Amino acid sequence: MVLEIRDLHQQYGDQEILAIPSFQINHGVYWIQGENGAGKSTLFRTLSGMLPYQGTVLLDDRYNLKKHPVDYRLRLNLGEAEPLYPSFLTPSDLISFVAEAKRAPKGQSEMLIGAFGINYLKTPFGSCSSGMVKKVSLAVAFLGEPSVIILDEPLITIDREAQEGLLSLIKSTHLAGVTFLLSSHQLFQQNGLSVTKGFLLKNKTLVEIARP
Ligand SMILES: Nc1ncnc2c1ncn2[C@@H]1O[C@H](COP(=O)(O)OP(=O)(O)OP(=O)(O)O)[C@@H](O)[C@H]1O
Repeated sequence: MVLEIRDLHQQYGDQEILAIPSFQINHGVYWIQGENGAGKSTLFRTLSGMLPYQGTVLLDDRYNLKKHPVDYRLRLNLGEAEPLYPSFLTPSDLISFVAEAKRAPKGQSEMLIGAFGINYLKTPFGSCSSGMVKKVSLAVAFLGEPSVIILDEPLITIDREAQEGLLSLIKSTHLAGVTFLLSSHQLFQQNGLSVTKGFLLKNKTLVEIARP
């Protein structure tokens, strides 16, 4: 299994948001749907090791998020729905920092900068539009050699050209062996991306959708 969840429980204070008894996926492109507030971002943050949780999360049958936090985080990347970075930081700073942390192969940063048309590398985030910030956050989500890339609402705020670039990058990266978990309120199929399976996050858990 590429990703496995067992008895995952997540809460904010007294409010339980997630209670997932079991979830397993192999290599593929998965679409996670759910109403506003269903818990998609909370699930993604939990799987990325950003929030404490109860239960077991296992990557590639061997990397347990709690027992192997560094190995796990090297192999799972998250692109947040509405990323926020310090206003003084530049795209160049962020890309260099993440490339080093994720042990990105030589030339990968330049390829991603080109793919997303990031021609504002030295413009501080404080002076970037939300779409400009989002494109950088998507580029850094591909850095390194991950097994899984999670993209939370990847299509929002970016223009048509960037959406097309992103979808073709998802397709080629998937063909190279990477599994994707994507959330979107828009239809991916309309954008020419074939989805392996769809899941609905409802009543705190994930249920497979017959026809995503
Ligand atoms: N930091 C937080 N502290 C307390 N409650 C939170 C926090 N973040 C989210 N919540 C609550 O957890 C629930 C799930 O929120 P989450 O952002 O995960 O949903 P979502 O499915 O991503 O929604 P959307 O589609 O609107 O982005 C909501 O009820 C929300 O109010």
